[in-house]
Amino acid sequence: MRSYLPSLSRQRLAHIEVGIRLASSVADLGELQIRPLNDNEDWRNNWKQHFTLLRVGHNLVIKPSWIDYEAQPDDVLVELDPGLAFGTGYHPTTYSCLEALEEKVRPGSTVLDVGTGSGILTVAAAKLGAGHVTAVDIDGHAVRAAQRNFRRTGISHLVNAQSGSVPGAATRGYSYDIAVANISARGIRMVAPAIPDLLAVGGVFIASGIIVDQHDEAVSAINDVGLVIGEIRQKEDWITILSGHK
Ligand SMILES: C[S@@+](CC[C@H](N)C(=O)[O-])C[C@H]1O[C@@H](n2cnc3c(N)ncnc32)[C@H](O)[C@@H]1O
Repeated sequence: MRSYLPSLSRQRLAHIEVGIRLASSVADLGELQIRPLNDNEDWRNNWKQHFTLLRVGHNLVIKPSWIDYEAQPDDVLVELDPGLAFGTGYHPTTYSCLEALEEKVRPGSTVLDVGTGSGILTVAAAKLGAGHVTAVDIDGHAVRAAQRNFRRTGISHLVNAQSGSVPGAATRGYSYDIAVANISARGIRMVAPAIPDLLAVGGVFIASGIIVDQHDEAVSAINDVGLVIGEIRQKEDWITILSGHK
């Protein structure tokens, strides 16, 4: 994981470093490296060098908006500029959610995307044929980045994008065929109580963003609200849980 911080005093930086080292002692966050950036380094855009065309599942193609690519006949193209929001497709959790969406979305499906980030899952769902997507995120910056991607890909008319989460978001009485939440085990625990009422009979709840160590916490969050787990998938150190009504 890479984070960019504004110029900080040495003392403030030391506090942050202690915090990260403490966090590393309870969860394996890998080696901590801190590096000052040059004033003239374009840190807002440097990451773009590592974001190239990505194929997911059978037909999904994630295309950064600044890359030229001629789509092949079966491609389902997801064009994206995530800006500083999460969601390029490269993270194992996003990748797993994209695979699950490709399997589950049917023409006209209704989809709830909790924690939309860059909007990648919403764009993929719409391009796979969803008839409506409600996309929510607690981070207003992410919602704005996602809305830009909805406009860019011509799907805004299919999407209700909002700052916030469930419960609370204006879900307009929809009964969703698919609810996807790529957040975290704790986030799943927070949103899970709202899911059974929002999920259609026969619908699927795709819960991701769960580190393997938090498997039990996420499983119990889903079981506790009466949903039945159908499948648990693992990609690298991350799991994705598919569940539905009994
Ligand atoms: C890991 S990113 C996922 C982004 C994108 N959906 C993807 O799959 O790549 C998680 C996003 O969820 C948002 N988020 C975290 N907890 C949330 C919650 N309880 N409700 C709504 N959004 C949440 C964060 O602000 C962040 O943008």
